[in-house]
Amino acid sequence: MAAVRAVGVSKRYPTVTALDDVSVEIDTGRMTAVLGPSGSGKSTLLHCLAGLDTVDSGAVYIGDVNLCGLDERRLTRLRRDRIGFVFQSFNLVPTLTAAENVVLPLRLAGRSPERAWVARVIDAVGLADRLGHRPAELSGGQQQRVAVARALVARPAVVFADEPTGNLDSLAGAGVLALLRRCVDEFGQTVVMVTHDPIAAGHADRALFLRDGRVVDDLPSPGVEQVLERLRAPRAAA
Ligand SMILES: Nc1ncnc2c1ncn2[C@@H]1O[C@H](COP(=O)(O)OP(=O)(O)OP(=O)(O)O)[C@@H](O)[C@H]1O
Repeated sequence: MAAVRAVGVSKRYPTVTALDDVSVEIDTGRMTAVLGPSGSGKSTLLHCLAGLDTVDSGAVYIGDVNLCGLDERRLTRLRRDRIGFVFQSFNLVPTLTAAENVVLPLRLAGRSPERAWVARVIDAVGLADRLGHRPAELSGGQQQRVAVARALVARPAVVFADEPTGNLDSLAGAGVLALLRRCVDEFGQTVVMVTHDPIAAGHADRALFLRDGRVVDDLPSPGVEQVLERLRAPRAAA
């Protein structure tokens, strides 16, 4: 079954249609990149798929659960239990240590951390020696790796990442991309990542291209050159 499904999703703002009848299935256990020009609807799609934003028409399913059928309380619980989010700006709590940030979603949910899993996640992000540091004492790349660990800790059905390398230099960005790739390959994690960066998209198993709120292209195993070509000539690709 697809991890996430959008069926005929539209989202309109007063002066613009951000999503125009988008239907897409996100494969389980794979990394999907979402690309497209500025304003094409990438973040809106991610937010609608993650239940962070409502749709005007159509439906979004996480597994077999239709998000549109949930009241606010159930939606909050589903986001908490089934969805991980990685933001461009890390969004760590500045007063908490790295370790406390990682387990925060579990604490908020009143769940006690599964020690073995937390240790595995921390090992995967390579921050075992930085666990007592607060975000200000970590580099951007390290902060983002903490954010990835935080997204993974509740074993979500999907991790959504919105420009996860957007605030990082290329070396730190490469580290975060390699980490997301490892999450897919080692943990079978489903990852959906919005990016402007063809190199980032090159780490994905699939690249979806948006333009004017519509999916205009869908590339399996995207190579960096192929992605660049599509971004340079998106109209031809449509
Ligand atoms: N809250 C909002 N109110 C009004 N219009 C909005 C709102 N959020 C997004 N939009 C509009 O919807 C369209 C899609 O925006 P979105 O942020 O999804 O694009 P994007 O592809 O992620 O862009 P970028 O790459 O610049 O982040 C844009 O025209 C944007 O101006």
